[in-house]
Amino acid sequence: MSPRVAVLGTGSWGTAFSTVLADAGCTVTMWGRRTEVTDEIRERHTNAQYLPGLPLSAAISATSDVAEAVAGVEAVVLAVPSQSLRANLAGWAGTLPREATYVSLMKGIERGTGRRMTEVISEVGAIDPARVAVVTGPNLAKEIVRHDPAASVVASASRETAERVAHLCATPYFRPYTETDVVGCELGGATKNVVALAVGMAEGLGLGDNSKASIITRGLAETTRLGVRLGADPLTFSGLAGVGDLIATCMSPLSRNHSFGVKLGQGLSVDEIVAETRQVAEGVESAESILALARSVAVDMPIVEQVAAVVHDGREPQEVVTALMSRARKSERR
Ligand SMILES: NC(=O)C1=CN([C@@H]2O[C@H](COP(=O)(O)OP(=O)(O)OC[C@H]3O[C@@H](n4cnc5c(N)ncnc54)[C@H](O)[C@@H]3O)[C@@H](O)[C@H]2O)C=CC1
Ligand SMILES: O=C(CO)COP(=O)(O)O
Repeated sequence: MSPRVAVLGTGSWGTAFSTVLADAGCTVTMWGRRTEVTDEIRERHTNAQYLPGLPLSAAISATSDVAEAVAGVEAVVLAVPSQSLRANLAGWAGTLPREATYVSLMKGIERGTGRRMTEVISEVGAIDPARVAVVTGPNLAKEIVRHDPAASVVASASRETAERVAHLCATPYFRPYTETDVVGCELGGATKNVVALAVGMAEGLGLGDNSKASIITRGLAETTRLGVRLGADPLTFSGLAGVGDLIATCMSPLSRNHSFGVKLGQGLSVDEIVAETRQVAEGVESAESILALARSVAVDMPIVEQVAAVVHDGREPQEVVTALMSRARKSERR
């Protein structure tokens, strides 16, 4: 019998990952808040708002009733915005199956607590961390649904859980590697969104590839610095969850964070861009939470700090360039 999986969240990545699971042989029930979206997925097998033109597999159904979505599943995949996860889980209290495996697809750090998404799942859902995994890496939804080959990482404190989740989502075009460094994988995924905002700003300001490569590389340095302080393995940041996702997100016009940054660099305000795009650019919220987390452990993250100043305090992107270039010179490795 094919494994049954619930995917909670009907946005771009929740829908794209559902197609990966279906192609890997799973029967998928998606949950979404809006009945017009779940009705469309169930009855017409499309999700026109998030992935226009994509026919969805008959193995994917959808409901706006979470109890119906999770009934009898072996895995629950979470693909809601990072900042709403806690409230969503609290609303589902008593409904989520205790014995299932939980998979986070989210790339953000919670505002106010500095928690990673797997921590929020374990804490609010009262789920044993050994049953929780994160899937992360260079996985732009629109390329995954074209079946462009891509690799990913499934990280869990439990090797067995990581293997099981990798088995559930492995297809000829989606190649999951397993990992036990959950901290490093989640920090890599969340922080690259902030770095992509900075790279996008540089592009919007008309700067070239030297500038963008410098931001990506120094962004990786500060991500690694924070990760190591929080117990991550530095080598994780050279992998798919680090360099891999940084390259994809910082260089691709398909990235919402990158595009958001370009518009900031071109002079639009955060409110104007949010009104225009209506999709999650996780780095906007996470800039502040990652900065607070870094400050709490006395780690210097100048790029994240400057991005937070633009998106939360209204600093001009051009001032960011000056601020970063006029910092006291230092050794590259410290
Ligand atoms: N789109 C992509 O290519 C990838 C996205 N991700 C991550 O996946 C996570 C989800 O992103 P996407 O699906 O792309 O976002 P999206 O913006 O495409 O969709 C977000 C979904 O969440 C729903 N939503 C909004 N507010 C909500 C709330 N308060 N409660 C419940 N649902 C709510 C929306 O209606 C929508 O269905 C993010 O953390 C993102 O960083 C990770 C890898 C790839
Ligand atoms: O995480 C992603 C690719 O790996 C998607 O990035 P965006 O959220 O910026 O579109």
